[in-house]
Amino acid sequence: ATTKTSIGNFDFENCFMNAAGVYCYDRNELEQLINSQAGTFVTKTATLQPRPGNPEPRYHDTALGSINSMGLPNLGFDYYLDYLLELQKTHPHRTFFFSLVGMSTEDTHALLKKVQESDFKGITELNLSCPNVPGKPQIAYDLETTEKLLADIFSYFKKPLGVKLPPYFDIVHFDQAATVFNKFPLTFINCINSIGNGLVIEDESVVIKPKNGFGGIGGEYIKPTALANVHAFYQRLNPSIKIIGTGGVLTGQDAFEHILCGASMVQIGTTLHKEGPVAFERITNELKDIMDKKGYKTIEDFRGKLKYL
Ligand SMILES: O=C(O)c1[nH]c(=O)[nH]c(=O)c1Cl
Repeated sequence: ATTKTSIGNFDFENCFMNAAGVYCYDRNELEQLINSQAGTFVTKTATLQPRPGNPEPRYHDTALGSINSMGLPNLGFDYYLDYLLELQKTHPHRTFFFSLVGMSTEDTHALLKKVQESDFKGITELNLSCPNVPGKPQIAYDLETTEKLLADIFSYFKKPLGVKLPPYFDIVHFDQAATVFNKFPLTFINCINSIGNGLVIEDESVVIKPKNGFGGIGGEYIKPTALANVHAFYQRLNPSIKIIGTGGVLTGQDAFEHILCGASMVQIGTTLHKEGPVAFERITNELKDIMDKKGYKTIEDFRGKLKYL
């Protein structure tokens, strides 16, 4: 079996990659992803200026997953664009993802105009779902603002673009969100970001410093919500808008379920943070074993074919 996939006009040797924020802060980490079994990588979400992020401790692993309130620490847009342009010379046949978001609407447009005018040939992931910047809402929970933002963006942005979404929890919200996304030539949507503003306690204390311990939840806790978001949008979106499945992937079986729900690419966050890039080899082999046992040659043989009772 092969776990290769395609998104838009891009082909990838493997349908696994990191989730933005994990193992993608600088050239050192991104190089490790390039040299791993991952099919591609996405950068840490970049902002116009570098950001130190929230006070530490701001990330904590638990038995069932993780909680984080990083606060968008990153080396700034130019650092990541420079590296991505260098990779276009050293790895001309590979396509990478550039995650970004502005701290204001004006900044978001400034960033995307810089990408549009640059020689960047990869895919842009606009992060509409960071839950950890105090005072800043998760943009994609405001569908009116999201529609206006996308309408303005697509008036000038002509390169491949997808959006990173927070989890939705109401069927009506799936309907309303899909109605908005279907209006635009999106290359993909990525479901889901961490479940925002959870609380993890050890003994009598929170485990992270920012926001009195409130942070985004990842890992085993979130797979049912992640699968539901992947499948809800798979059922509702134009087939031209691919779906990246993120959330709760620890094994090949978890990845199989994301693809069964409609995902064309699977991102790994918490498990990558805990295990390192070798996780890509393990999970890829586990998925290939499952496919071989079931007689599936490619992921298209079962993608989206979730059975109902
Ligand atoms: O705190 C963060 O940096 C962060 N953490 C997340 O769990 N998701 C995001 O999109 C971001 Cl931007």
